Amino acid sequence: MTSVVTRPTSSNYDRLPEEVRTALSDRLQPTGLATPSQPPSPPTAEHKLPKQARRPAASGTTAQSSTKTRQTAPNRDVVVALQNVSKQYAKGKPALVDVNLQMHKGDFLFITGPSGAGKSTLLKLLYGQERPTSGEVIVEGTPISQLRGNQLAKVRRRIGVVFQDYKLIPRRTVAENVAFVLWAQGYSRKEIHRRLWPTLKMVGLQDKSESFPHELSGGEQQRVSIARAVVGTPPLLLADEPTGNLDPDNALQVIKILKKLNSIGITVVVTTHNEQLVRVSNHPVVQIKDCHLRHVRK
Ligand SMILES: Nc1ncnc2c1ncn2[C@@H]1O[C@H](COP(=O)(O)OP(=O)(O)OP(=O)(O)O)[C@@H](O)[C@H]1O
Repeated sequence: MTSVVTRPTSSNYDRLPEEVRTALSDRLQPTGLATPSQPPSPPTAEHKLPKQARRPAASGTTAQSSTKTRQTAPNRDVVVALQNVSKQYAKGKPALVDVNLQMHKGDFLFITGPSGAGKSTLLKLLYGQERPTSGEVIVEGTPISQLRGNQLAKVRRRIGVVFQDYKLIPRRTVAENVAFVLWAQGYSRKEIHRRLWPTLKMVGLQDKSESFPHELSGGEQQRVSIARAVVGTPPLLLADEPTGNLDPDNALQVIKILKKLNSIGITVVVTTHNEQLVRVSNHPVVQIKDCHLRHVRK
């Protein structure tokens, strides 16, 4: 396929809207533009993991909110864990109290709860945007609560994040929005193209690659943001209210894509207010209420 993308420069990165820069900052290579060695393959519907690497979605996720310390045994299969995590912002009452959560490779988890319950806070703790007041967050075996700078950025590049309000770069095409993160991490042009097209196809946007965000529907914009989150093949995908701005059909389509990604081995965490979506799915559900986490469906 011909190239429809142009490499951004540091000066045009500086001109990006503040919120887009913030959303992408964890993706950017802090120094140099080294091509990552042996990059994993991009996600495609056809992409299959070896059987032993898969895990039934409902079996692995464990969640509890308790006063007992629960150490996670070293386990290669655990993608992310919260251990006795509490979070209190500088102002106000506690957001989360003594939360334990463990997710294995291939799990899919819905997090529900009323507005202000702490759903976004939990996701921010998982990708290191917020630090726990006490307890520990472990991503692929690495405790992250004390990490800073390059070390934290390295962990965060292993996590794809989808936001309710998409956070796309307005003056960049669909292809450029998706490719941007790979450019910033120093991937070669060839590797970017190898990843870009199957990822756009996977979200059904191969025909919109040259469109700009304002030329897309809300559902399409959200699918661009999903493509951007997974084009680097992260083992963990966090989606914060990904269907919050969408009508029921588009919401279902987004959930279908997240399920497809989960079926190829990506661990997926989705926060949602949408009871209907949760009802029609058979994935595990936890609820945050009064700062505590509890299982609604295992
Ligand atoms: N940066 C912050 N500083 C102070 N308090 C905060 C901050 N971010 C969130 N909070 C508070 O923490 C609590 C949990 O907020 P959070 O955004 O995690 O809730 P939520 O469940 O995602 O809500 P919603 O469904 O409305 O998005 C709320 O009481 C909120 O006011």
